[in-house]
Amino acid sequence: MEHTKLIVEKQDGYVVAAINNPPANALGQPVLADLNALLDESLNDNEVRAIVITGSGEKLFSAGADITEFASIQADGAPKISGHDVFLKIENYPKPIIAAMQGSAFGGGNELSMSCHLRILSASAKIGLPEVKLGIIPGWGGTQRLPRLIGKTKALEVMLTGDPLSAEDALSYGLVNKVVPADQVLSEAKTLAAKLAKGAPLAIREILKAVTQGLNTTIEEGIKIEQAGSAVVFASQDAKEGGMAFFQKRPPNFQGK
Ligand SMILES: C/C=C/C(=O)SCCNC(=O)CCNC(=O)[C@H](O)C(C)(C)COP(=O)(O)OP(=O)(O)OC[C@H]1O[C@@H](n2cnc3c(N)ncnc32)[C@H](O)[C@@H]1OP(=O)(O)O
Repeated sequence: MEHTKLIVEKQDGYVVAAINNPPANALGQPVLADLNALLDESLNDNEVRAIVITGSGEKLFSAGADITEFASIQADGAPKISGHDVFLKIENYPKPIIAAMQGSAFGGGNELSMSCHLRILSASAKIGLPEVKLGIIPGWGGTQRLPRLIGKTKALEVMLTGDPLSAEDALSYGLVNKVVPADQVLSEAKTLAAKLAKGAPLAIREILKAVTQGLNTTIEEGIKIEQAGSAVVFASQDAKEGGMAFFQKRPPNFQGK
């Protein structure tokens, strides 16, 4: 499919999508629609075992929702597609999605990154939820995902002040997996995506599902989700291949069956 607001690059086992909406990579309706289409077209593409989402340009991963669209939303009501539609799809996606944050992420841009499973952040970037400074609140999941990722105390500080975190603080609070120089973010993300693409697709799918769904329920229910996933993978051809490869001291060749 033709993507007008994403630069999509298919790699060996994964795909890289760069948000291309200058000057701020704002997440306007066309960008959200493009991201949504990319998720749909990659879902059943066996050649895509991981997705990297990054921003074009050097300064901004994304400055958030497109403020120029606010007036029309205030006039005409809910937009056709919201960040929630896309971010919940990302969060529940059966393949790993990595945010390669080559620049700063604010508001919805940060909320997009928090819906991804893994985050790599530029050492010179800032990451925040400044919505309170616009008289609004993080409206695409930030009030729910940030406390789950870094804890209530620091999450409230970030959202009530609207002040951004440095990359160093974001790493120390556990908001991101890794901080590297800006010009290494994409290569780091691609290396990680390539590694995950060689992993066992069913096992990765079931880990993502058990963690994502488990965090939203009781530990007893979460253990049931884990047990169901464990039963699926134990019965898989990949589990047999994994055991054989171990004893034959060779890399496994997982087929996702
Ligand atoms: C549910 C979700 C809600 C939300 O996400 S609400 C939005 C939350 N995001 C923000 O509050 C961030 C708003 N933007 C900024 O604070 C600043 O910008 C930056 C810190 C990101 C960059 O500042 P600087 O380097 O001084 O550049 P600049 O002149 O402010 O912006 C460059 C151009 O980018 C446009 N722009 C920036 N952010 C957005 C945005 N979120 N939506 C639409 N356009 C945006 C500006 O207007 C300007 O444009 P021109 O060069 O034509 O004047």
